Amino acid sequence: MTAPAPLGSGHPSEPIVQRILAQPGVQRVPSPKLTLFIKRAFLPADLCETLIAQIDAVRRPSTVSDFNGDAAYRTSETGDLNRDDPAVAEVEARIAAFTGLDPAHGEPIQGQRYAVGQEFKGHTDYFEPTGIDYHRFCGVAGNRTWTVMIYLNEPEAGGATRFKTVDKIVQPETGKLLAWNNRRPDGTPNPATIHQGMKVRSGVKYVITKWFREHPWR
Ligand SMILES: O=C(O)CCC(=O)C(=O)O
Ligand SMILES: [Fe+2]
Repeated sequence: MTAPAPLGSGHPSEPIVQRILAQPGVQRVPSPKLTLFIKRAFLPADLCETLIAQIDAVRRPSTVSDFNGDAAYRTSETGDLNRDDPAVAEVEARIAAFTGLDPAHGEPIQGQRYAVGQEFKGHTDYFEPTGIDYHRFCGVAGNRTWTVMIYLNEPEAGGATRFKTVDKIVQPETGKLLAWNNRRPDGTPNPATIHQGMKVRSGVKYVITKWFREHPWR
């Protein structure tokens, strides 16, 4: 079977939504405000372990854009994954096949590691068009469109991802995927996508995130 043609940046979103829904075991979080999907066991545990080792090899303190004065806003560590690595290429291919989103519109996959007490407070993944950092981060590729996030392990306690506008809390589980559309039907950023990585209470948490853009990435 040949893979269907990629569906670009994901706007309009209906072809992406239909593609995701056509796959087995996908749950759609019911909400008129937010398009959010969950798929358990999207990645096998051995691939997750390989990615964790790669994140550990390069991790550094995470950063934020449009700094709001709260130095404890995002206390995790971040590690960029090398897209030439075979395990990373495998994940890229699986995400492209699952979503139909064009890999050319994707940022490199980022890993995040949260130790006990670390978190990422409420935020949106798109950049505020009125923010001071907008041109720096979005001048070439445009704003973020879809987010695909995958948990690589399960902390012993805490570390859930909370979408407060739709009252949804997702528990980390090895290999579980979340995918959501950061835009509204008219193409403007959707504030209902606000979410937070809650504090890890025991153990450690690893996730990877893949963000797609309006235009090709470099
Ligand atoms: O760690 C989480 O649960 C959320 C991570 C996140 O929202 C992000 O990296 O943008
Ligand atoms: Fe986020």
